Amino acid sequence: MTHSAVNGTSNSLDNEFRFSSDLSLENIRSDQHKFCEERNWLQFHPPRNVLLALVGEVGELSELFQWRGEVTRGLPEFTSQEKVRVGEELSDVLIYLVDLAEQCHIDLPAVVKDKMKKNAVKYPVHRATGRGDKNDDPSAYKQETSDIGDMQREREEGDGSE
Ligand SMILES: Nc1ccn([C@H]2C[C@H](O)[C@@H](COP(=O)(O)OP(=O)(O)OP(=O)(O)O)O2)c(=O)n1
Repeated sequence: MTHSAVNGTSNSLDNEFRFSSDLSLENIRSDQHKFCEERNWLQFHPPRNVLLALVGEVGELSELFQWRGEVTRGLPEFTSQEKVRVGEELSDVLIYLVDLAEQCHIDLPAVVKDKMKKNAVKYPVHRATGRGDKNDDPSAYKQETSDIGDMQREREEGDGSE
């Protein structure tokens, strides 16, 4: 697909965007754990509290987008200050998400990898291309090995890694 069905922007432009750092989820987990430990705040971070904090930050992120109508990829409609706020709220969401995973003893990087493999099986390229609807057909899960192979091949062709 060369153009987004939603706002008409070119996907090839999206492909130029990269993160500048390879900060790992484990880095975030250990730094956040230390941040709480140093303040004797672990007592305030059982799973339910952290989940509510996460939802609160998702709300703060949503406030930045509300009543604007659809916005363009890269947020050219936002002022630089508003874009800084988006980055800060995204950070709060990620920090609390990682914290929640720790509080639940969920190995987040491992389950994310696994979930992305399942997504590729559920939405195989040959069936899902150009379709934005949810796949509620469980039989799609039965094609596991060939579709995971497809995804890995595509990734290797895309950036030469793995
Ligand atoms: N009990 C707390 C309080 C804060 N934080 C950390 C994680 C978040 O990244 C950030 C959240 O801080 P605030 O609650 O002050 O929220 P904001 O930074 O969004 O400020 P504001 O709500 O004023 O916009 O600080 C935390 O881990 N545990």
